[in-house]
Amino acid sequence: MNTNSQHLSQIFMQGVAAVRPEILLANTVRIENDNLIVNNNTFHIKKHCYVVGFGKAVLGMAVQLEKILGSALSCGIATVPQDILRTFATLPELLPPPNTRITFIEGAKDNLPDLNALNGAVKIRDLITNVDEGNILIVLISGGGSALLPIPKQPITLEEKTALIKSLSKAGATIVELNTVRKKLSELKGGRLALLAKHLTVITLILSDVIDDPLDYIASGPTVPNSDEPDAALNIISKYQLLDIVPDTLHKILISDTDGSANTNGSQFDWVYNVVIGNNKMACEGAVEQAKKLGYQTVVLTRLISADVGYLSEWYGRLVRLIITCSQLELQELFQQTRSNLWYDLVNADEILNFDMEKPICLIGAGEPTLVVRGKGRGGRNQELALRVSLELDKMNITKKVMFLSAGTDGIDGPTDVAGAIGDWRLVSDARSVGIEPIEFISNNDSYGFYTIFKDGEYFVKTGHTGTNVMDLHIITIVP
Ligand SMILES: Nc1ncnc2c1ncn2[C@@H]1O[C@H](COP(=O)(O)OP(=O)(O)OP(=O)(O)O)[C@@H](O)[C@H]1O
Ligand SMILES: O=C(O)[C@H](O)CO
Repeated sequence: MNTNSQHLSQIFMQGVAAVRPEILLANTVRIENDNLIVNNNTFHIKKHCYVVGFGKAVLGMAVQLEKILGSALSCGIATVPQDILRTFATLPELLPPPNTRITFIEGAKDNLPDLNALNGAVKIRDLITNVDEGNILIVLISGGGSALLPIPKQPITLEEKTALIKSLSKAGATIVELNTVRKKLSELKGGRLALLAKHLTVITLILSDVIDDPLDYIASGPTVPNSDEPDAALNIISKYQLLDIVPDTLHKILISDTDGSANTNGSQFDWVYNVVIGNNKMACEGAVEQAKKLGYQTVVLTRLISADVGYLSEWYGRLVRLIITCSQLELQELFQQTRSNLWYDLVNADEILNFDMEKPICLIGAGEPTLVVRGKGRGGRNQELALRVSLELDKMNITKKVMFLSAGTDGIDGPTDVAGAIGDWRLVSDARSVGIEPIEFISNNDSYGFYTIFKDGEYFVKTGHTGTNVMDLHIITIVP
């Protein structure tokens, strides 16, 4: 690995380090005398604290919280991904102590709800209803929480609900659309968990894996008032032409105006304090800090990336071309257009134009692009983006060293064992010189296959499971 790719990996790893769950918890929560302090809010502990949690990063959050609460913690239940305890055997800081008071229930293999997750969700519901008034309930939430908290409304079965969500996902529904449907069909999502805990003080600590941190959609917002229109879920299913596969029982619930028990009607929950403890803004800040340490002039482009991977690779290619050719007006125009059509937080082009082009530059983007898989190959959206950006760079006759890293902060890109991959200005010509044609791999969505044979996998970003998740990071470096 050359120095430039080492730099990219170091910048990425520092981004991930900035959102490690145990650090975020320690920065947010502390105990002082009989008080629980969350950020600057003080909650008097009259009796005890109870903990429930669900999500891919909840293990590390819960372990740290137990350390912080000490004897103030009575007990807790958390649903965490299948096999996570075995996977993190090498990360002792994320593992519970032998005498833990929190029961960890593994489930939702491949991010799909299953009986284990359902049993865990039922235990969480029972714990909440059995805790006496005057206690504090701390709810830990991170991405993947929806699949780990499945209690379908009666008489919907878990299989029926899962089949519908799977079909919507395959048809290209966004996470906001999926979670709108989940909220309509669930006993705990869409604020209903909070309604069950009305007799308690509820503090929800959230690690966001949804673009722009909409609290009511992260893990389907179990402690956030639900302001969806009653027919929102039905309209989404109809948009994807899936009404035909919906069983009658489920259809009845979809068309109901209220669910009879817990239509939250946008009302405020004054017994609940929801707080985002980590998001991709923090990961960007960690990455910026490292890039600056390594001597790069650095800027965060946007943290709201949501475009299709094909479109995005062309956008990044155009961006690099305009920077390298110092095309001031075109760059300003591109940024203005993109800000109004796509990512409202896109940085001002002048920040980049003010850089000294004779010195190294680092640009950081964050979010979660989309990709419709049509080929039969293996890959992930990060690996495919890195390869597609390399193809864009190949089209320009560049003399500067341009490198691009794309990787998921959870360490896993799609159904593969890597976090993502690196691309660069000469990757395509290097590949072609040894008889490998990148376009063939892209056509078959086989980016993993490409990176496996190209330079023996040297351009993979391999981290293993990181124990956190704030979507993807993209890092571009331009070195004169
Ligand atoms: N062959 C492939 N090539 C490129 N991308 C793929 C391929 N197969 C699956 N994907 C992508 O992988 C993603 C699905 O993987 P997964 O369920 O791990 O989701 P994720 O978004 O990475 O997870 P999370 O949101 O929890 O971080 C989708 O974005 C899908 O488009
Ligand atoms: O669990 C979920 O709903 C997704 O990861 C978004 O938070």
